[in-house]
Amino acid sequence: MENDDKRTPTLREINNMLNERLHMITSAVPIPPMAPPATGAQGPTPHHGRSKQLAAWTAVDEHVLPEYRVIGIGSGSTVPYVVERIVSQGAEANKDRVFIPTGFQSKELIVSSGLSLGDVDQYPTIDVTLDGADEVDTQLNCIKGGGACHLREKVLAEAATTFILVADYRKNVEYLGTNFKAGVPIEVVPFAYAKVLQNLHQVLNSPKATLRMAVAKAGPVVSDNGNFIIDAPFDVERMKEPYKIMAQIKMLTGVVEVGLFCHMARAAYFGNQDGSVTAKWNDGKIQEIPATNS
Ligand SMILES: O=C(CO)[C@H](O)[C@H](O)COP(=O)(O)O
Repeated sequence: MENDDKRTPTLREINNMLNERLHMITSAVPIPPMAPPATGAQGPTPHHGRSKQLAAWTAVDEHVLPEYRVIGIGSGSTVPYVVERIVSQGAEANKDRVFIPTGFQSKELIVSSGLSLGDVDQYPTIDVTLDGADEVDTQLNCIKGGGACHLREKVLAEAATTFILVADYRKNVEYLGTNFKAGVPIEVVPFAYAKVLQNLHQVLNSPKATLRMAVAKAGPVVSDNGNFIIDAPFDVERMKEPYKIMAQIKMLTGVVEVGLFCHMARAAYFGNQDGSVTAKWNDGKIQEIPATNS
């Protein structure tokens, strides 16, 4: 905008000038395309990546059936391998499907993979949900919430006719708390976090319970739902009864959801370091699927 006389420009002229400058900036700087999800398909991956990929591919091949139309996608670093295997089923297989996310990362993964996005309020019943886990015991009870997504993950796990876990060998344990020492993730409303912490310390005897602080941000982690996360460690003896602990925590006022998923999974697939996959079923069956050359 040229102002050839010395009069004060009108608000409309200032607004036009700002719009012109904004257009210049945005049109000059192309928005880079969304990077494809980090998957193991493009080449060598660390052991855990390969183990995660094996678990995910095996689970998809077994449980994402051609007739399934509504599919829940979990969160974390294993589910990108789930999505890559689903995409590899082909456009024809996926064109009539809708994919339900469990948070921001899950949603971006679905969209950037070119799959149709839906929401659990549109599709309250899901054919199959596939998700990662922080640790899984012999009864397929699991700790989830390492990535602070367990509220939406539990909603989709419950909404699914079949809920499947995929993980690398480190998550396959006899009792919860064996390897995953951070504690049970608990989503709480920010207003009540101090009270929940006090009750965990003094009533439920988890003296090391702490508010999860962010790394790349000052202050606490904030979930996709605008809540805080508390991590509450319990001794292994108590973790042998995860349902009991989950119920006790859930009763604390201010708790939104607890990262213990009990009696929910149909099966869990663990990628092993030797390239084999261990499949554990909720009826106690255990399958050892040998490594292939793929
Ligand atoms: O519960 C979760 C996020 O809240 C994740 O599924 C869980 O933390 C496992 O993540 P990863 O696949 O990266 O090991």
